[in-house]
Amino acid sequence: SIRPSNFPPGPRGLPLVGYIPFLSKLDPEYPHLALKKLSDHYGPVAGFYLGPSQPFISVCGYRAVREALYNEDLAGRPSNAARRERTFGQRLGVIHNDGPEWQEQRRFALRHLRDLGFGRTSSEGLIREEIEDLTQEIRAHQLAHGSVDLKGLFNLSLINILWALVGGERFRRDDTRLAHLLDIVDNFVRSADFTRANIPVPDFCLRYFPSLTRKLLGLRNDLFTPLQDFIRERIREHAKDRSEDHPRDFIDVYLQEMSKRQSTDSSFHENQLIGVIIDFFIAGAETTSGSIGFALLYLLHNPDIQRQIQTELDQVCGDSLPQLAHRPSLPYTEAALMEAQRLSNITPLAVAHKALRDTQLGGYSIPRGSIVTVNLFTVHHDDESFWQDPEIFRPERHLSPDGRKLIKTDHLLPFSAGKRACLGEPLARNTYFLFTASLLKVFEFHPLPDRPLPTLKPKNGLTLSYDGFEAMVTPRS
Ligand code: HEM
Repeated sequence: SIRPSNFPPGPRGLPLVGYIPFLSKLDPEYPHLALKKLSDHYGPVAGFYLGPSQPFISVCGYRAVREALYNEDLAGRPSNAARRERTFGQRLGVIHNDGPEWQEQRRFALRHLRDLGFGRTSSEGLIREEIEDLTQEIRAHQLAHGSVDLKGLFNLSLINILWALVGGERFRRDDTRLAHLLDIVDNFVRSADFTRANIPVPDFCLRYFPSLTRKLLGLRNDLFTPLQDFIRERIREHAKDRSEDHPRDFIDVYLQEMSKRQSTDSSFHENQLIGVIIDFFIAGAETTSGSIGFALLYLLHNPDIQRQIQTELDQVCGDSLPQLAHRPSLPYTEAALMEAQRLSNITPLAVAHKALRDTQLGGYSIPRGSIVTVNLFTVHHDDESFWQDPEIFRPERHLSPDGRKLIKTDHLLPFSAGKRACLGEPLARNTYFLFTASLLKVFEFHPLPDRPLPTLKPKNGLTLSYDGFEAMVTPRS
């Protein structure tokens, strides 16, 4: 490959198919650790070529990551045939889109989700109902089995919250339609992993060698269609019984916008809506439920910290369950939740960015079209300067010396930052707080006696997830 002058340092060109073995040689399991190793060798901004023409830039560490996130030239998203396959072969939705269409869809989604109570106290009731259901479920499990398997339990609640905002309907926990929806979203998310999702496969491969390409990319078309069909059916139902003056949910406001803009070049159409909703599910369910699961897992490993949170919750909330209004008075709980996010790194490489035009980063030239990964893990594990003993779970590091004030810092970026920052952050933060704090108020979580503690080692995928684990869950009086 011909490197342009001043291209970031890095290994020489890799054939497309050489990319996976190359990364696995650096770290057999985790792409974010492989790319960190690359940076340990070449510096915070490292670059290489995939095949003859695809530049790939790995960005590590607080300074370089921040510079990348606030450089608007790097706010694009790579697109490839594989990604588009999820949305009818077209580039649709929010996560993997860019340009004016992305801007329009992102803005619309942000504004209307906010109006629908997303991230506000008005969605608190909805979240609370899910928590009440979940605590009953946990009690029942504990009674029936003497322990609780904390896997998949939260996912169902999160899907239900997202669906209530999008489709206006809250399913009962035992509703088979909810189980079905959970199943297809789950399969969908698990069908991809970060390394393979970023192989820039040329379109002709998918056209001429469909089965080989799908196999290489781990693409499972059979997993996309049920989700698309489920959403399309609900949209058609909404279209039949919606009222122009009283939109009930996100689908209704979107349909309203579609009828307002009936020109052929409008970016608002049914397939686009399906793409946007698929994005909410992909981006919102496993990430939030994984955060709750990891927090409980870390507290299982750190019983003293669990107790200290419970003491604070008792003092501040008395007999009631934690509410959003309590948050400012619960610095220790908040700090512990932040610490769990710092250590668990659900999205260690965020979502891949793309250079929209030739630009500069860390003093190097980044060619237009480069795939750029921001390594959030290295921001959270920066052992030299900011976080000391980064592998230790210590909520106090997020607190003022007297323990009364939360220290907010942009060295903690679980939701990323800049133009591409997580669109669901307000909802995610509220849900993460309300679920975890409520569960800790109601229950004590203990490891199973005579068994090794469940592993903290994450499972690789599109996000890092926890392996299900069992705990003894006893009600607190
Ligand atoms: C604890 C839970 C969550 C975490 C840790 C998380 C984290 C992230 C991160 C790191 C990104 C990529 C930012 C970048 O590329 O620089 C992202 C993007 C996104 N997230 Fe979240 N997220 C969470 C929950 C949610 C929820 C509940 C939603 C609900 C709708 C959501 C919707 C999105 C969307 C649509 C994007 C793409 C934004 C864009 O490309 O413009 N996320 N999230």
